Amino acid sequence: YLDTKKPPNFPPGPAWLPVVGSGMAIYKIRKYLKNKGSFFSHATTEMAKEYGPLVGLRVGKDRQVVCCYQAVREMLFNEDIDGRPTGPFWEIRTWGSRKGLLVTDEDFWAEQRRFVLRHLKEFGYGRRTMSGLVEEEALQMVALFKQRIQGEKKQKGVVMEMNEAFGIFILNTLWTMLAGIRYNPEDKELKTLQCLLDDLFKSISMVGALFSQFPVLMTVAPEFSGYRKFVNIHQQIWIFLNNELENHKKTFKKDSPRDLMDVYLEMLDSKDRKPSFSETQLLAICMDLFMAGSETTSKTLGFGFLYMLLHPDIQDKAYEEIVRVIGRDRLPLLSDRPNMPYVEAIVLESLRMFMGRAVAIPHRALRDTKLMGYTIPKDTMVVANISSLMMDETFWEEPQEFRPERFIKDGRVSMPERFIPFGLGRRRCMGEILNKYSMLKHEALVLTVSAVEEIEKKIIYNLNRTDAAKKCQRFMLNQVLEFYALVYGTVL
Ligand code: HEM
Repeated sequence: YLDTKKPPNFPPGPAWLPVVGSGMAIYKIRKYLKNKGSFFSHATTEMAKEYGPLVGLRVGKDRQVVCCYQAVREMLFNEDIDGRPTGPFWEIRTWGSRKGLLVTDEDFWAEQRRFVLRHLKEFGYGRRTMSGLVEEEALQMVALFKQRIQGEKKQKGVVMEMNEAFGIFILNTLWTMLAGIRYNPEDKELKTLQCLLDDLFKSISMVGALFSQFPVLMTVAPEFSGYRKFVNIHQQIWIFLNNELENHKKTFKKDSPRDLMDVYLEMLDSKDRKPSFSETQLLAICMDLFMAGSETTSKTLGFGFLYMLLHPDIQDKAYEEIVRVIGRDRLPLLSDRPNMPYVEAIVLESLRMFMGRAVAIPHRALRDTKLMGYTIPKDTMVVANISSLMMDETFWEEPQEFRPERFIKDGRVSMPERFIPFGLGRRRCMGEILNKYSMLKHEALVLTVSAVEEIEKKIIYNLNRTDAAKKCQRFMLNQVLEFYALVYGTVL
């Protein structure tokens, strides 16, 4: 009975039933939206049409407020809502206490985030030197592509899975600064780890998992609720990262840090060491950057290539711009960026498509606060539905269509204020700068491969475009579906 009572002046939303809360209402909307895309973000955007930009929900033990449209900005700038949720889902990953950057909050998080960003910059993050790192990785990627193309030349064509083509190279850019490590794209251990991560994202969602909303399932149904898998995968990632840390400790020299891991180890050794610093926290930082950095960027690029496959005219325009600005004799440089608005617009449109299917990492109200006149009690989970902004029909013309031109005004790139794929405010994405550098570069480079090689004008050399496009579309949509696992569907 108490579970069905809404707090006073709580944002409107469907009724809260005993045990399942609003789960049934969400399930019904998702079923109704099935053909239009039934992600959690779509279902709550649909609810916002009925209840207004703030939708109040309960799922299992979680009291949630989903912010849509104009409420997203207000929420992200409200520092009272800068916390991260508490509970098993956010703690099991670091064996019982909240650690890392993604899921910590208040002074602990502020101190750690400041330290990581400051020292990553020392090793090139966000600086000119990072362009060199990205360039190096992109070249390695092109070399691998060429090798595959040449290996298959005798056959009719090459089919490449674009969404997994970038993972290791993107990770390497970050990992060079973090731990001075570059992985070989054929590295078996890393490949296994990426498969595990993929598997993990299939079974959880950013807003939780079955076992976190109904904690009793951890004991009575650990397999069914996904709890066992969650623990196992985190354990394996932890062991992998711990091995890297042990290697580092063996070669670490005080006063001559090679990367962020060394600087952190130096801090652990220092007499000024603050209580928030620990070896577990260092491993948790690595895990967060590893997770946050791998899936997001690869999937965004995957979307870009999927849509270019479906729209050869967009490929043609990109190709024309690349040949005009870069030519056929060299590879792109970051300094080419201002002269390549169309390729940049493709990246932005890919980001819009990706975040148009996603919810961001949930926040938590650190204290009782107000949002758009409603009361948000302390400890409520508050979710920014960025998708509602990315797919807003009242703002974007035909938002479901892939149209890079929407980001170009008078021949220049123009980003509307509501385009916030990396969030806003104090908790905005830490990878934003890296993403902007590497996605543009990787996209331009992949597009340039065809120019340099003069093999074929199109990026994807498939002879049967329609079949490949359909296969690719199905594959990508499945990936995203799985990535943001249908928790509410699973609940019921
Ligand atoms: C296409 C690529 C990416 C997108 C669209 C993206 C988007 C986001 C969003 C929406 C948030 C949540 C903001 C909030 O809670 O209000 C976030 C947080 C975060 N992102 Fe990214 N991200 C991307 C790639 C990356 C990469 C490559 C890194 C690695 C450096 C990264 C590191 C992080 C971290 C550490 C946070 C947590 C920040 C905090 O809680 O203080 N992200 N990202």
